[in-house]
This record gives sequence, structure tokens and C-alpha cells, in this order.
Amino acid sequence: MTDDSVTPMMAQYLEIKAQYSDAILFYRMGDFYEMFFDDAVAASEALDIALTKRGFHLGEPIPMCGVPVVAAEGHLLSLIRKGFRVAIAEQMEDPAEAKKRGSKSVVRRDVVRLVTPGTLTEDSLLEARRHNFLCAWAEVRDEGALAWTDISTGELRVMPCARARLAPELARLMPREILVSDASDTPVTSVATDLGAAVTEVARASYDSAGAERRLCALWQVATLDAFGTYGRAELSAMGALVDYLDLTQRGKLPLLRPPVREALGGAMLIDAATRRNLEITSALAGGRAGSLLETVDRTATAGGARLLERRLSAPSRDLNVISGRLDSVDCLLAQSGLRNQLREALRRVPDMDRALSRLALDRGGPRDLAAIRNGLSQAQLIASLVAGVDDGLLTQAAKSLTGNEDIISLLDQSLVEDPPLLARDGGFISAGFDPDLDETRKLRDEGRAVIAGMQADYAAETGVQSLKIKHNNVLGYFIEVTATHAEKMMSAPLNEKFIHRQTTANQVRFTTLPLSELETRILNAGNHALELEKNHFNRLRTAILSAAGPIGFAAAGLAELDVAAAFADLASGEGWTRPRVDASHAFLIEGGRHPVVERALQRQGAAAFVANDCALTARDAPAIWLLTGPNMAGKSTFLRQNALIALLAQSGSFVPAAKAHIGLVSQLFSRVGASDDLARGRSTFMVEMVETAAILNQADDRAFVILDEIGRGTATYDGLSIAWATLEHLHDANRCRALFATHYHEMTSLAQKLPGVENATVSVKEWKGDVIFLHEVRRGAADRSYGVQVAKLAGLPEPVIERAKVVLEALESGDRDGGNRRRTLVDDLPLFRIAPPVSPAPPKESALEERLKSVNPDELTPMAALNLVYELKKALAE
Ligand SMILES: Nc1ncnc2c1ncn2[C@@H]1O[C@H](COP(=O)(O)OP(=O)(O)OP(=O)(O)O)[C@@H](O)[C@H]1O
Repeated sequence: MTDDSVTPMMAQYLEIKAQYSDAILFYRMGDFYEMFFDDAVAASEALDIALTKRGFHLGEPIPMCGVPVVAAEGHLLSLIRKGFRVAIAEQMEDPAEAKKRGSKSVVRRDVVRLVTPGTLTEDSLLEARRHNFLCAWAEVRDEGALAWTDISTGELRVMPCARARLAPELARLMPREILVSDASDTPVTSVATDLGAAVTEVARASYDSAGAERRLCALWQVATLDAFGTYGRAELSAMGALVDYLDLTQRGKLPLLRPPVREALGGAMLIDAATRRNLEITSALAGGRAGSLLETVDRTATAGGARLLERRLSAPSRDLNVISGRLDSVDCLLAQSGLRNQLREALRRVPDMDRALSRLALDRGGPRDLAAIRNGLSQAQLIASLVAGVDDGLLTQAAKSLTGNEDIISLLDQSLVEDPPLLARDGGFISAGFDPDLDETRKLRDEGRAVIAGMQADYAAETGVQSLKIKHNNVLGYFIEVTATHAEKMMSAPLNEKFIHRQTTANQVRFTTLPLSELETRILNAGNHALELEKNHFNRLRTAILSAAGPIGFAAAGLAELDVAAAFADLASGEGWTRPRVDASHAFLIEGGRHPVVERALQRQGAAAFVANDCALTARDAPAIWLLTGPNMAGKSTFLRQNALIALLAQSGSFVPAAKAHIGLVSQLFSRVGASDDLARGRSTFMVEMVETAAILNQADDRAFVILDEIGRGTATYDGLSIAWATLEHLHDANRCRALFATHYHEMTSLAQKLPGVENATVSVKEWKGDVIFLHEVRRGAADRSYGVQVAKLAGLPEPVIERAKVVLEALESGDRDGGNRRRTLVDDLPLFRIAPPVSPAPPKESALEERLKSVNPDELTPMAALNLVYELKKALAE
């Protein structure tokens, strides 16, 4: 049957859908969220669920699919991960209400939330140990600003950010979603693709800075924003766009945003996206946390601590006071191992208060979030008393924020049961004794249940049906059930006067009685009333918590601070790390430095111990560059990276994997590896290498620390060498920074004589019976050769290829020595492309004939024996 008319429900669906055309609409129908039309096609494919049809629209069947409400979160996550946005339309009234308006009327529905990658709050949709940032970038008259928030914790930050700085800042924050104005040409698409972030265009009006100021004042209920600092037009515009977007996606229920914190320009070490990727700071090149620096050093005990650690490593400080303050607190907890262990033990029981608070603010919280606040705050009190006597500025300051919430703790202590259920609608979370009314109602409800048990026994005795049961379901409510065998007895006199038949199923017959229905009404009323009372308590407790949101937020921040300090101290103690000296000099002196991630990997594999190495870029207030040559696989890249990571850890406030470290403040960190592919962005290998090198040469100042690994290797030898050569000269003469430069162009080692700030260093190996043995020791001086062929042999290249390579290498090297003549001869001689080159053939094994001949002495042969020998040899030859 086809029907061209639009049903009232479909009309409602289409009306809502028209407002959310860029999202998949989850349309609530009873216990399901249904999707229709293109949404259904896309979602069924993305979620791998059945696509069905329901009714007709304009003569065509309507594609449909659905997910049960109870399982919706998992499906939501899958859709968000696959880049969709989801609008959730709920039923806003009871179907019975709608019926009152007429039999054809449709239940009122409305979108209660637009779920996007940057606006998640559910624990199941978030990674506990990672932030989930939503960013907005604004530009007003050439002045740029970036604002970002994590609505799951309420943090809001803003900073001036020129166009050129946008990509590196986004790489630091790794946001899930970036807002841009639909009227601007913000250059974020390529960096967003790299970071896996969604880019959302919002209307230009959201960015209006005057409107933004009004919105922000209303949000924090202040007359002017002056109390939070003075903000430029672009900063206001970016923050305003964030708030406007939250208003849109949360449908008016704004999350609990804390007042903004301005991040000072220049407060953090500048690290661009390529360097972050390359040093695998917070995620490994293979993707994910495993194998990253963050994973290796993370010993935090709480989710809040883990998120703070990620922020620290993503933005090491450039402020000497901040750095030494953080190192002091690590030192303090390192020295007091007893206190540290107690502290870490106590921290392990701290729940994620930030996220609980945020869910409560958005009215998406449950009784467990109340319990999280209660447990978190009481743990905070205990921790405050633990660190009370500690003599350290940062720790004392953090401890101060942990107390002062006694009222809310005692309220929650009295009102909440120990282990409450997830959902408020399940009830049973308010303690007995807290509210006499509630206790009374519960008693009524529970007694009713006891009366039912008694009633069942009475009816069984009265009817003589021992298996008679009183049961409950949502359709019939309470009913008496007997098996079909007793049906006749129950339905004939005298029992049928009392037992009223309700339903017959395949095997059972169901009845009710007048007293049972009366009791049911009483139980039901009491149960509903108890739930109602509990819900009211929930709302009161929620309001009480939200009005203390400021101090609770401070306590959570204090706990995170203590957690990171204790975690760094634990790491230093467990791994034997030392306190770095960080000062205003230009020194870079590392003794016995190690690469934390490689060292851990070697330990896990049970391989030989990591070889510690020194690095001394000694020149003062002048460029200091080590040109590192050495065989493949010797450990050059590892050495380069370990020094960059030591600087990064030191300025993050951590001890470092070295026997001793003296680091003059590093302002910028750059790391590049020659010729890494970037096919996703459609750039050739060499192009990427050059773009990245250009960024360093144009930006590095004299406080930068640069590591360059085989720059120039992505092109022809002489072009590569020339580029590497000129790059090193530029770093030395123009950038005048500290740098480690690894290369296989041994020709460059002569630069050490020409440039005063350049020194040669090499990673030593031993040669033994034609093979190389890696010692992984870095020492001054230049390498004599690359041992590439030997390494290729270790890698299992076929023997003829290795042999041929040796010949070619020898020819090339001696060719270089006599002005290229040999090289030309080699090219003329060709057989570079012959498959099986007749190269230094192995001496053939002696044949049987040869052996036989060797064994005879002609002088001792008789003529007859000689003749016999000739016959013998002829025969052997024939065989
Ligand atoms: N200091 C060290 N102690 C022990 N093992 C090390 C050390 N440095 C490196 N290694 C080991 O050697 C391997 C190769 O190191 P790395 O990649 O740094 O060499 P490389 O000289 O840069 O090689 P290539 O020139 O081929 O890129 C590492 O994966 C690691 O297992």
C-alpha cells in the first residue's frame, strides 16, 4: 500500500530534522531511538545494524533503523568517532498526556542535546586520563585569539594567537573539535586532519565580540569581565563563540564553566606539530598512548593528575620560577618516601570530581556523581592532613585548597548511602534516617511487599494449590498465577467468586482479588512517593554541590597538583632520575643521559642495558652544535631524541633520566627527521622535509634547541649534502642555537674546523670478522665510515647483493680519491643491473678428478699404471 500523505508523526520528525540537517537525528520512540531516511542509511552502515522500512513518504518506503535507549551510549560513541554529530530528540511528555489532546495527536518531542566530539561528558564516551578540548579561533582586525574548554571539567582558557601560531597551539592541545567562523578562511583544515579533530563552521554572529562580552557576563553573573582580567576583542570573540556553541549543543543548559584563565604568550616552550609527532610526546607515531613519553613517565594515581601531566608535558614551562618550584616539590616528596607512599595510596581512592561536577551541572549526573564528590572531598581532607607539615611552597599551596568543604561533606555523609546506584530514578540512594518522611513511605512500601508474601501463603492454603504465586509485571501489575492444570478449579465455584480471571497464557492462568488490587495501589503509591522524595533530595544535594562548585574545583586542582608531584617523585626514585639544574645560561650539559622510552623497551625485551651517554654543548652565549656521524643503527636518532626529551622533562618539572643535567632555559624545541612520508597531505617526501627545515631556520632563536636527523637524505646525494651543509651553517651563523645534527654525509665533518661552534661526535662500533658490533657509545670525533653494507648484511640482504655492494662501494670510494675516474669506469663497466653479477666468485670446490690427479705422483707411476689412470679418469669424466 502506498500513501502519499504525511502522518502527523512524520511531519513532526521532518520539522525537527530540518533544524538539525548536519546531524543524525536520534528520534525517541518508547524504548528506542529511531532514525529515518538518509540518517538511517548512514547510521545502519556506520553501526552495522539492520536497515528496515517503515511506512511510505511521497510514495517511497521510508528507510529506518533504531538503537535501544539502554544501549545508546555505545552507538553514540561509534557515530561520534566516525565523524558524525548526533541530535537527540526526546519525548517531552507522557504518551497519555498526548492522548488527552485527541487520539491522533503526537507526543511532543524536542532536541535536548546535540552531541559533537568536543562536547562529550559521559564517562563512557571520554578517556578518563585525557582532556577533551573544544577550541575556537577568532580574528578581529588582524589580531588572533584561541579559546578552549573541556566541558567535562569546566576548564576555560584563552590566549592571543596569531594565524602563524595556530597550528602549533592546536597541536599542543589536540582538541577534538575546532570552531571556525563561516565567514573567515581559517587555515585549520590540514592541521585538523592531522590531529583527527572535527572542524565545525559556526555562524559569524557567534563571533560577534560585543555580543560575546554580554554572553560571558551573563554566564558568570557579573556586570563586567574586569574581575577576570582585561581581554582583547579577539579573545572575547573566541570565548563568545565557544559559549554560544555550548548553548546551542546543550540546548540552553550551560556547563559549569569556570572563569577564564589567560595563558601568557611565551609562558610555555614552543613545540610545533612535527616536533611533537616526532618526539612522540603524548602519542606514539603508530598512534595511541602506548610507546609515547607520556605513557612511559605516567605514574599518576588519579584521572585528574593524569590530565594535568599530559598538559605539563605538552607545554613545558619557560619560567624559571615555575620550573624550580615544581622541581622543589618533587625533591621534597622524593626525600620523604614514607609520606609519598601514604599520599599516593590516599590519592588512589580519589574519584574524578571534575567530571562528576560537570555532569551534575549539565543535569546529566546521578547519585554516583554525588558520591564521587563526597568521597573526593573527604579524601582531600585526609590528604590535607597528611601534607600539613610539609615545607614546600607548591605542596602547601595545593594542600590549602583541599579543606574548607566540611559542610558539604557532612551533608553528603548524612544523606547518601555508601554505594549508591547509577541512576536517580532507581531510588535507594538516600540513607535511612536522613528524612523521616521518606523512611515512613519506604516502610509502607516494604511492608506491602511483606503482606503480599503472607497473602500468597494464605491463598495457596485456601485454594490447595501449593504452587500458587503472586507475581508482578508492568502490564498487569500484581497478579496471582497458577499453572493451567489448576485453571478449572480456580474458575469454578466457590473460588471463582473471589479470584477474578485476568489472563490465560500457554501454561499459566492469572487472577486478581480485590484485596490484592487495593494493596497494589498502596504499594505503588508508596513506592512512587518514595522515589519522588528521593528525587527532590537529589536535586537539593545537586544544588548544594553546584553552589560550592568553585571550592570543589580548587580541591580537584590541588589533588591533581599533588598527584603529579608525587608521581614525578615516584618515577625519579624508581628509575634513578636526577634533578636537573635549569637556569638562564645557554648550557646544555648532560652526563649519563638515557632515552626513557627506548630504555624501558629494552628492559621489557630483556635486552642488553641501555648505554648512557654524555652531551656537552658547551659554548657559552654562542652557537653550540654537535655534528653526529656514525654507522646506521648505532643509536644516533636515539641520542638526539633523548637530549630533546631531557630538556622537555626538565622544563615540565620532572627529574630527568641522566646522572647530571645542566640546562640553560630552552625556549623552542625543534625536531626533524629527513624524508618522512606525508602522502596523506599529498606532499612528496622531500618537500615535507624541506618545508619543515625551513620552519626551523626561519623561527629558531638563540635559546632554541634543535635536533636534525639526516636532513637532506630525501634527494640526490650532492643536493642533499649541499642542503645539509648550508642548513648547518645557517643554524650556526644566523640562528645561533644549540643543535644536534646527525648525518651520513661524512664530508660535513670538515665543518668543525671552519665553524667555531661546531664539534664532531660519533657513535662508536667495533668491527669483528667483517661484522659490526654496536657499542652505542657517543664520543668526540668523526666516524670513519657508515658501515651501511654491514648493517644491510645483518638485515638479511642476499649474499650476492652484499658482495656486489662492497665492490661498488670500494669503486665509489676510490673513485672519489682519484677524481671520479674510477666511478666513471664503474658506470661504463655497467653490470649494475645484471641480476647475478659475477662478483668475487667463491673459489670453486675441487672436483673428484682434480682430487684424484693431485693424489698421484707421475714419477712413481709405471707405464701400465699411467694407462690405467687415463682410463679411470676418462670413465670418471663420463659419469
Ligand atoms: N644508548 C643505547 N643503548 C642501547 N641500545 C641503544 C642505544 N641507542 C640505540 N640503541 C638501540 O639501537 C637501535 C637503533 O638506534 P637508532 O635508530 O638511534 O640508530 P641510528 O644510528 O639513528 O640508525 P640510522 O642511521 O639507521 O637511522 C635502537 O632501536 C635501540 O634498540
